Parts: sequence; structure tokens; C-alpha cells
Amino acid sequence: MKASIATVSISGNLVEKLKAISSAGFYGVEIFEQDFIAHDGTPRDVGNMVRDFGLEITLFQPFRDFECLPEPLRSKAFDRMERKFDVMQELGTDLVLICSSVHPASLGGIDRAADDLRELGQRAAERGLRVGYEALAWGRHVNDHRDAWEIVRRANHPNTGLILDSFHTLGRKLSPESIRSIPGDRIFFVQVADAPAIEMDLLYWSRHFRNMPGEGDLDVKHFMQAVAATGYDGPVSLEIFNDQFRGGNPSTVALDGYRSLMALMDDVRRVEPEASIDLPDLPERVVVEGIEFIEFAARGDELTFLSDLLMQLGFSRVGIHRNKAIALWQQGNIRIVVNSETAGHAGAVWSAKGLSVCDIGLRVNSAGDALRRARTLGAKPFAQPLGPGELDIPAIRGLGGSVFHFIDAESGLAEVWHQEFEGKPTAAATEGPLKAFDHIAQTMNYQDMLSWSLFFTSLFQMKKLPMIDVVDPDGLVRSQAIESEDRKTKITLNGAETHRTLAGSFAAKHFGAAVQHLAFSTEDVFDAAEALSSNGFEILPIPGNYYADLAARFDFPDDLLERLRAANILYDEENGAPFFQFYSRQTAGGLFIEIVQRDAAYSGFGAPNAPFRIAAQKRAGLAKGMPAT
Ligand SMILES: O=C(O)c1ccc(O)c(O)c1
Ligand SMILES: [Mg+2]
Repeated sequence: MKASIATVSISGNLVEKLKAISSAGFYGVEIFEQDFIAHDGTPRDVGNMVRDFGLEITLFQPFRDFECLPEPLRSKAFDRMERKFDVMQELGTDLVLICSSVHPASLGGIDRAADDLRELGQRAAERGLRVGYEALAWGRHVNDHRDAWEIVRRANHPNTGLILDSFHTLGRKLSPESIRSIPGDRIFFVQVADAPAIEMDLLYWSRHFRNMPGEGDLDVKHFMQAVAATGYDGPVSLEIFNDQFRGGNPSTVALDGYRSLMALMDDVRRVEPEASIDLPDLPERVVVEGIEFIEFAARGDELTFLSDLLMQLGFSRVGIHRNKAIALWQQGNIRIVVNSETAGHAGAVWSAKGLSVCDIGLRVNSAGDALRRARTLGAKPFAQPLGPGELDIPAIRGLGGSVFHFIDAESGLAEVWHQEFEGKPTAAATEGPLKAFDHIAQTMNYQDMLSWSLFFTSLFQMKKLPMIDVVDPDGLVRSQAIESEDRKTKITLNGAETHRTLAGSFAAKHFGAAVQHLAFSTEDVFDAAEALSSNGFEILPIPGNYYADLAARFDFPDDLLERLRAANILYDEENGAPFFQFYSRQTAGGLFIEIVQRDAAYSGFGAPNAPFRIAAQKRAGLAKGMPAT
């Protein structure tokens, strides 16, 4: 598959864009005229530079307001095009995109447009070039790919073809099914973009909010399935107009683009097996069966603090690593690894961020497949030198300096706890009030949220829940939950825009992204609150006003409200399904703990409680015993 991307999708100058696009692994690039004009170098220089980066120019674009003009505007449009043909020949590309006209003088008329495009095709043919016609969703007379195809069909010239763009079709809620009846060899080029479902003017939506396939809400897969069915085998190109990406890191955006495009075409290949899509061999998205462990980097006073906290939470220290300064803490099947090594990844994370989560172990159906899929989608493998008797557990670098290990049953990797740790931990011996990880909350800058959600949804069988607003007294935090198909593994992505919010100040201290809280589930929140309190765990105090409001919102049996108030437990429900939660105070780094009791039918995370919980955390200050580093 010829993976391509438009220069407009990436920030920076032309050289920075090309460098990022080339390193991400793309085959080719659409040269946006603006990027070309802004560059100081002849068209020939640009063409050579693109090829020196190992890229092909797949398309030159856009050429606007061409068809259906009255004279003398019509002749002027042809003259203008001839000058662009000169540029294309110097650049070394044979295809230009003509987008449907928005010109006030455009007369319309399918046959008039077809005549103009036939003549243009003929002029292009004389120079060995081709022209492709795209319906803009807001085109004056042509704004539907079916009309654009009818024009191209009637133009009936081998050098005039159709250009399809998923945004213009799906953004107007047109079914892509009609694409199936277009001959594949009449489609000259295909552009893909996704977008979030927001009601707004089409042009504004398109120019500012497009995003990578899988990052938005459009059915780009359905669109590409229809394209694949035609036998089209030309470039598939990302054309993403997005304000955040324009200001983002060029290589991150290019890598996300590559990852999203490969995952998309792999999905299409699986549902449209007749279509021949040439892609590297790629295992399916792996199934996440659970969180096998969470690893903290902790040293000195912070190690003492964390160890005390784990004891208060009911964990037992069940093992010590044979070769390294690493302890294994366990409660039932919940495993927390505490790494105090001065060298290696944990050492580096501690030096940079202090007490923080440095590694997440995911239990998957196949650790080998997880690694292969991640690598093919552009993730970097992660490895550290192995000591005697240590298992080689597949791992990758995630985003923001994170590391993920993959553990499965089939390769015997789950034996790591017995192999590498002294002490023979059994789950039964460590039973306590906490039963599992309910969710892991990953905090990041708002502009990094799409990269993170794409990371999880493209590698794993996980899906996004609707984005919600979490109201911090000092600003809004956007929260997007990602969960496994069985809904047991949940990761929340919290994107902060200002560092005055709890999440924002945490992101700032952690250089962009880190796990801000761990939420454990319990089967009886009142028992858990009592057990933890008697261990010395300080539950975050919640003000009386909150409980007065709860009494007004819900019909509680007599003593429930009193019990909630007495234990500082927060409450929410969804269609009658109850949800209980209580919190710790913050640590110096901003990390904290949550305990929840969730009815299986409750899908949220207690967002209505967030403003009161966050205000309480800001008021309560640091957890006792937390060294103020
Ligand atoms: O927003 C535009 O004008 C524009 C230009 C060229 C395209 O290919 C497109 O999809 C949109
Ligand atoms: Mg387009």
C-alpha cells in the first residue's frame, strides 16, 4: 500500500515536514502549494529534496475554482493551470487535484464541467500529466462524490479521473456504498481523514478539526472498504487539517498518521478479503485480559512513603527480586512492583520525575503478537540487559516516556513472579479488601490525548468511551476512557489545558504525561473504608454540603446517606446502577489513590463528583508522611 500524507497535515517548514514524514515510514507526500510557495528553492530543488528523503510526490494540490466559468474567466483558469503544469513538471509529479469550484461566477452544469475537465485532461495529456477532480463538501454546484464521478465519467478522457476524500463524503453523511460501482482505474487518488462528531459549518469543521483515522467518529473504515472493493490500488493519503497538529511536534503527528493508516488498512483488509491490499503481515489487535502489574520507581523517603501507603491499602510485600532492588507487593491478584534501582529505566524515571509509575504490565492473549503489532505500527521495542534467571518479557515504549510489558499465559511469562522473586507469593495468602485494578488514570497535556487514544485503540482490542468534561475549580480537564471489550480493563486519559488544574500541574511536573492515580475496586466500599482507615489510610474528607445535595438528588434508604457521610464516600448512579468511590489526599508529586465499588452496569467514573473531590484534594494538601520534595 502506498501510504501517503499531505504536507498540510504536519507542522513546521517544508524540510521539517518532509523529514518527519520520511522517518515515519511513508511512501509519498502530497505537496500543498502553500508549503511549496513558502519554501525558498526552485520546484526542481523541491522535487529532488523530496526524492532524497526517499519519498515520491503523490499529488500536487489544490487547484481551485476551475470548472464552469464564463469567458474570459474560463480562459484565465486554463492559463493559470498551464503555469501550474510547468511547476508540476519541474517538481516531478504527474497528478494535480482540482477541487470543485466555490467561485461566485461558476455557472454549474454537469456537461459544462465535464467539457472543461475533458479539455483540461487533453492539455495535461500533452505534457504527460493527469488531473483529478474532487467534490468539496461545500462546493458551489458540486459537493457530492457521485456528481464528481458523473462529471469525470462524462469528461471521458483517460487523463481526467476522480479524487475521493473520506471527509467530504462522510462529513456530509453520504453513504460510501455508491463508490463500489466506480471503476477502480478511474479513481486517481484517495484521501482519508476522520473528524470528531460536532455539529458545525462543514468548511470550518474540515479546515480545523479533521484528525487521523480512528481518532474521530467518522466511519472511515466503511469508506475505505468501498474504495478497496473497486480495485483501486493507488496511494491512500492522509489529508488532515487540524489546528492542534499544525502546532504539534512534526514527528509525533507523522508517526500517529502512519500508525492510524496502517491500522485502518489492516482493518479494511480483514473485512474486505477480496481486495488486494499490500501491507506488512500484522497480527490482529491483541486482547487485553487485565493489568498484570503496575511498577513504581521509588527511592529514599519516597520509598518509605510508598511502602507505608501500600501497607495501609492492604498490600503485603511478598517477594524481593533475586538480582535487583525491586520488591513485589500483592493483594489477591493485584500486583504492585516497587523498583528502587538507580540504573536502568526505573532509575532514569525516578531521577526525572521522582515517585511515579514507570512501567505497566498488561496481560494479553499473546505477548508476541502484541510486540509484533506494536512494532509494525511504529512503536519502539523496549529492552534492558537481563540478569541471571530473568525472563525476556516483550515490551515497548509507549508515549511520553512510558513503558508497557506484555505478559501472557501461553509463553509462560506469568511465571516471572516465581522465577525472578524470592518468596513464594500466593494470591490466597494476601486476600484483602481490594480485589482488582478498576482503572488507571493517565494524565497528559490536552494536545497529546489523541496520540494516546490512538495508541491504545490501534494496538489493542479496546474502545473509546465518549469524552467527558471534568470540572476542576481552576479549569476544565477533558477525560476520555478507553476500555477492553470485556469492560474489565479501563484506562482513563485526562487531558489538561492549564497547569492550574490538579491534572495540569501534575502533567507539568511529569514532563507531559504520567499515571496520576490508581483506582482499585472493592466488593464492599464500607468494609474497605473501615479496613483501610484502621490501617492508617487517610480518606479524603468531603464537605457536608455534598451530602446535603446527594440527599436531594437521590432517594436513599434511611441510613445509607449517613454511612456515606461518615466514611467520606462519594456516590453516583447510572440508570439505577450504583457507584461508590473514596480517595486519598495527594502526594507531593500529585499522585493519589481511589477506591471504587462499581455495579457492572455503571460505565462511568463518577465525573459528577469530580469538582468536589478535586476541590477537597486541593484543600486537604499533602498526604501524611509524604516527603515534600
Ligand atoms: O479546505 C479546502 O479548501 C480543501 C482543499 C483541498 C482538499 O483536498 C480538501 O479536501 C479541502
Ligand atoms: Mg481533500
